[in-house]
Amino acid sequence: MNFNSLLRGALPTFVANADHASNISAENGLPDGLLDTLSPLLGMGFQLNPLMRLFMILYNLVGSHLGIDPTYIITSVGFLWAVNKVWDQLYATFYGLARQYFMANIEVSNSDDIYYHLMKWLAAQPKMVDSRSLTAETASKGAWEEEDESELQTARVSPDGSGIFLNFSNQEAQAAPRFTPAMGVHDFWFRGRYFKLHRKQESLFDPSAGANGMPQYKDKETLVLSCFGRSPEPIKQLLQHAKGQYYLDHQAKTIVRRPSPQAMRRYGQRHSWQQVANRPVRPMQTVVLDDEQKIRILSDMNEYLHPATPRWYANRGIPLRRGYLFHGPPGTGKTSLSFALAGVFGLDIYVISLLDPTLTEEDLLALFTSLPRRCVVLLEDIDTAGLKRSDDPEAPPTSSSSDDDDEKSTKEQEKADGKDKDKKPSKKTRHKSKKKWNVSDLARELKRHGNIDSIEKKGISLSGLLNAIDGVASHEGRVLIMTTNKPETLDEALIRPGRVDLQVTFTNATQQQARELFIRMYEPDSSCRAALSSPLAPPLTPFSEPPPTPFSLSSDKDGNLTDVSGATEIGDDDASAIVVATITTTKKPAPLKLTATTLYNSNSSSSSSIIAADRDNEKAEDKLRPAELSHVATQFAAKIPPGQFSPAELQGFLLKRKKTPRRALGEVEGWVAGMMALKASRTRVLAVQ
Ligand SMILES: Nc1ncnc2c1ncn2[C@@H]1O[C@H](COP(=O)(O)OP(=O)(O)OP(=O)(O)O)[C@@H](O)[C@H]1O
Repeated sequence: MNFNSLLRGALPTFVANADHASNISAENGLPDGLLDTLSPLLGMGFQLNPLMRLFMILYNLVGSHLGIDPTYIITSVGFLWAVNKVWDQLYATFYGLARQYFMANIEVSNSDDIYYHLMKWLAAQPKMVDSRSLTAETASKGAWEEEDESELQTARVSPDGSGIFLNFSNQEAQAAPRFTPAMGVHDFWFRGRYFKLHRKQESLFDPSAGANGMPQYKDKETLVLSCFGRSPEPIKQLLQHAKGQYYLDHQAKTIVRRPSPQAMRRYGQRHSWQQVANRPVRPMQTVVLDDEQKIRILSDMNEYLHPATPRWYANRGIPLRRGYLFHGPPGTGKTSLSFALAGVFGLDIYVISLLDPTLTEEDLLALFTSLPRRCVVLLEDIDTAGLKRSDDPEAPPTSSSSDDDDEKSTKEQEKADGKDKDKKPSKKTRHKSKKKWNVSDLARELKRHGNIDSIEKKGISLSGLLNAIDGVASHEGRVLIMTTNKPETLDEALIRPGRVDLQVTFTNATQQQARELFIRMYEPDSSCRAALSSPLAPPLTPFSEPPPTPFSLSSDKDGNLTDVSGATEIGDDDASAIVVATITTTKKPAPLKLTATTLYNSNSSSSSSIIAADRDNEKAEDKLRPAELSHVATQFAAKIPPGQFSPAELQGFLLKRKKTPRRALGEVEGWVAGMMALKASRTRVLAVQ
């Protein structure tokens, strides 16, 4: 193709100018062609420009040495560039049309958990790992995440070079980064199908999102997954797979959530709660508690969580809610049992502190309504929450107006009050409670409480809480666990049947429990707990109960626990309440599939960490064989006065001697005497530890 004639035909004026310029160039001894074309565009400045001169020299050289007119080369490059641009345009148009009519798309927003599941999965895909367009992220690990050998290696290099003490400085900086697909379009294959991923970010103006109420821009990220075909089914499968992989890694973990900061809570639903921990499941057998109580609560929860239960409740007009009250002295295992239960049933835990000064009654209601279908809600130390009836003359004004308005809660209170005639407030008192607070009331309240904080923090009234946990608009399906050290101080309306369906009493350690705690502390990791059930274990004085025997259990299609082998029967009227369970579960198990392993089959994962400083300890380590362990544990338990020490106190004593059981046995008498004296003197300073 002759480009010169093509150009002349297409752009006559331009060529005329070029002809004029070529005369000038000839005078300068420069070649025709490109120079002719460029000079009218550049004016005569090129004669002075050294860069242009260099260009012209190169142009000459190419022309004379290769024997081709460089104009053709430059024209070809220009042509290719234009073709590329046209191709890009066409591609974008056709791809847009194809996406619209022949491709299925699913968008995932970064405000949803599935975004993190998908990102984690994508980061592990070989095609993505090798991609040339990645985003690097600092991969910080949680306290419970396994560390690999290289990470431990860096920790072992202590600055003093002795290798005795671990040193974790700059650990995060030294950790390998995680790579995720960068912003833009990526493609990959999954199960023989071609997928496109578009990661995009946009800034949204949020008029009220900023701190101090200042408007600000918020970054919002979206992942768009596309595949060919009109059905989004392959993308759904991919997302399901990514989720599955995520939870495979998080198996045997319990997720703990707390209410999000106030600013986030305004968005409602999934923004109401934020994950604060992801801890390994607490195995049920690590909670030392009366077997009968364990069995009762396990079978009660199992029945309640069964998929057939909602229909059963609905047919009888009973609200689908279950509440438990765990009460007992501090450090006796109330929180531990709550975690163990969540682990057994694969539920997440939602912890609410009623003392949170930012929490209003509306917030509380919104938090309850945004709970997932099945979960454990934990209200810890409910007695310290300062809950007062709104008609209590001593109650301070609450941060919500819902008290007076809420018909339901008023009715509830009236009902509760009706049970105890003495408690029923007179009309006058009611009237008094509704009077406006003045400065002198406030001063009196301040004096009574010592500081203003205690007033400000009492944002939730009793009626507000009752309304949230079982008001007309309240969430159904959850398991509510309230813990307290002082059950007698709780309002009876709070613990009436329907709100609290089962009470579990925790006490200071019995000798049997002390023995169990001892064995738990010194048994080898992941070992079968033969020691506990060992027939060699001498009976404890004054207890004569046989140690529990290993058993297995499964449940029938209605969720009743069945097929129990080796269990000790302890209930006469409740057929399902006959087993002590250590139930191995995966995350989110179907309640029907519940199976239990032996009571002493620990599912705790052994730690892989090796600590250099342990070398000395290991020398002093005093390992016991199972039969010996059982014997020493019995001797230890015999030295513990029943009901005097909480399991937490015993655990604290044993932890300080965690590798020397014989030393613990030798020192326990002194510790008991010291602790008893300490308790008698009511001092908080430990003379013995
Ligand atoms: N019954 C128990 N079995 C095993 N460990 C226990 C038991 N009770 C307490 N512990 C241990 O003591 C510590 C405190 O226990 P936990 O927080 O469950 O007690 P709590 O009754 O909830 O205390 P508080 O009333 O002060 O909140 C935990 O480390 C736990 O492992």
